[in-house]
Amino acid sequence: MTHFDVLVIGTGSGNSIINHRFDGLRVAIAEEDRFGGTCLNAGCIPTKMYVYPATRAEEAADSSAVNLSTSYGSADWPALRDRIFARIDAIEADGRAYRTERQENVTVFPEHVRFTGPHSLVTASGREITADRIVIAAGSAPVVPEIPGLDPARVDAPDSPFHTSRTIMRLDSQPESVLILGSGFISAEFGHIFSGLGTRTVVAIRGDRMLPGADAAIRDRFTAEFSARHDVRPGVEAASVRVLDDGRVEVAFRATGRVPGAEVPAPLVVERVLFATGRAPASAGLSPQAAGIDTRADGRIAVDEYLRVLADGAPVPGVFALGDISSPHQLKHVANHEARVVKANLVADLDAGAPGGAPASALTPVNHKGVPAAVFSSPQVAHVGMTEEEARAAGHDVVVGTRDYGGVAYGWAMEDTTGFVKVVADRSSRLLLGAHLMGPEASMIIQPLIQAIAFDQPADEVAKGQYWIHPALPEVVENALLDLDLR
Ligand SMILES: Cc1cc2nc3c(=O)[nH]c(=O)nc-3n(C[C@H](O)[C@H](O)[C@H](O)COP(=O)(O)OP(=O)(O)OC[C@H]3O[C@@H](n4cnc5c(N)ncnc54)[C@H](O)[C@@H]3O)c2cc1C
Ligand SMILES: NC(=O)c1ccc[n+]([C@@H]2O[C@H](COP(=O)([O-])OP(=O)(O)OC[C@H]3O[C@@H](n4cnc5c(N)ncnc54)[C@H](O)[C@@H]3O)[C@@H](O)[C@H]2O)c1
Repeated sequence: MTHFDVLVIGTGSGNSIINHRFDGLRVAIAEEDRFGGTCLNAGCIPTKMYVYPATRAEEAADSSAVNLSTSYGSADWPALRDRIFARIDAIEADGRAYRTERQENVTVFPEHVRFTGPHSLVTASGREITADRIVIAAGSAPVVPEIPGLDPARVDAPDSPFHTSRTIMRLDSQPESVLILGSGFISAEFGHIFSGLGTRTVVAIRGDRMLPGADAAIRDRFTAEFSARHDVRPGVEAASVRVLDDGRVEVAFRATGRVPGAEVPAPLVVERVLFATGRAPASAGLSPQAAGIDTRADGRIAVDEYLRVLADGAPVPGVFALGDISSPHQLKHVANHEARVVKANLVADLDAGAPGGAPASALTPVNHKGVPAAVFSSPQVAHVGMTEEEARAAGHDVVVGTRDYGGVAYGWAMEDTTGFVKVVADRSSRLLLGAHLMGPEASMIIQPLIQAIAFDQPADEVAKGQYWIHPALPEVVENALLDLDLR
């Protein structure tokens, strides 16, 4: 039995907590996979490093709208992959070496851990650990549906044609064909990556529209535009899969019944299948029940507003959680914010003496107001705050402003015909409730709207109280705000 002052489970955002403040303490870090977690190794960063060349390839393939004759040849996939992962793997290795070799007070357990009690755990190799204070930052993992013919053990296995986002980016060669199952973030981004780089890509979705949870205008217009650029099959799911002698996969489809008259494609033979069918908190492997820890219906570890882990509704002294394992938002910027909150509260708890000794008045609450997100697809999407439907359901006096990219000068330069900005506000308070953008650089030009929601800036003041550079693309945001009928 080895005792520590602090144990952190997971090296994604959890790894950022341990700094010089913890120098005099015995710290343990458990990580069963790559150091740095999902975002660095298999999430945000490598995907965006693939999205960028895919977007350039897509533009090169057809620039006729702006009277250029260009074409796209091919990608040097091994070079592209190696450029991306040379950078990422070096950061991973350095992060691991720093904690393992260069910090005397830190012990790294490079293996799976699970709870045996509220402050005790066991590692996969059988080592028993106790800790006064514990941070659960174990993230989430892909969910793979049960499909006749699919052996779950083959998903992400070496030489398997079945992938999640964990392995698809490290393929030795660019696949000739990919079937993507799912209609969410990962499907939209990988659909763009593979299609843009020249892989024959089919996206099968159970409903009639992409991006569940997005504002209806985004769902409608994104689905239309994405379907124009990608091969999307609505209203179907995989009925069975069969690996052929040449290693490719034959996939049979069936109608889900969600889309009247959906056309069921003939069995499709593809080189790779990508499951983009959601991610679930990695709580089951932690055996939270052994510690009496509460979990929510979707598997999240239950926390209070100070991110203290709950057991029977009350905080477990000195135990905190952050990020995908406990958060309502599976987003890196949220996990990072929550890590800052946990760090502050952990330090307050250490200052208080006994675990759980810090009163609520000494703790920092989490802030989930105006959480933004972007889908780095083609086209790009960004949103913050409520959808129009959510704002109406919440009883607001809803007013909506819109502007197409094609309605401002920079949109003319781009010859953009599909991009738009939609802002949702409350007429009486004049406050912005939500914003929904689709089009080039949506993830960048949304920032003043994120700021307006964060700081309760009235929508008309945001529009009229500052200069907007002319004729830059953010004028589309200014004009959507000016379109609001606030009286
Ligand atoms: C393909 C993809 C693209 C994404 N793109 C974006 C994006 O562009 N922007 C964005 O904001 N978000 C994006 N995300 C989401 C983002 O990656 C996550 O929200 C974020 O990484 C969560 O951080 P975390 O610290 O909670 O968990 P993680 O980074 O997943 O870290 C958890 C760590 O805990 C380890 N672990 C789990 N259980 C145990 C155990 N029992 N014992 C020991 N170790 C354990 C895991 O190995 C893992 O390393 C993307 C996700 C994916 C999959
Ligand atoms: N740019 C970003 O910020 C970014 C990028 C990628 C992922 N992420 C995060 O990762 C999370 C997970 O991404 P995701 O795309 O896997 O999940 P998602 O929740 O966005 O979408 C899951 C999709 O899978 C479908 N699905 C579920 N079960 C299915 C089944 N049995 N058969 C067919 N389809 C099925 C759902 O209908 C949905 O369309 C996202 O919610 C997001 O928070 C963020």
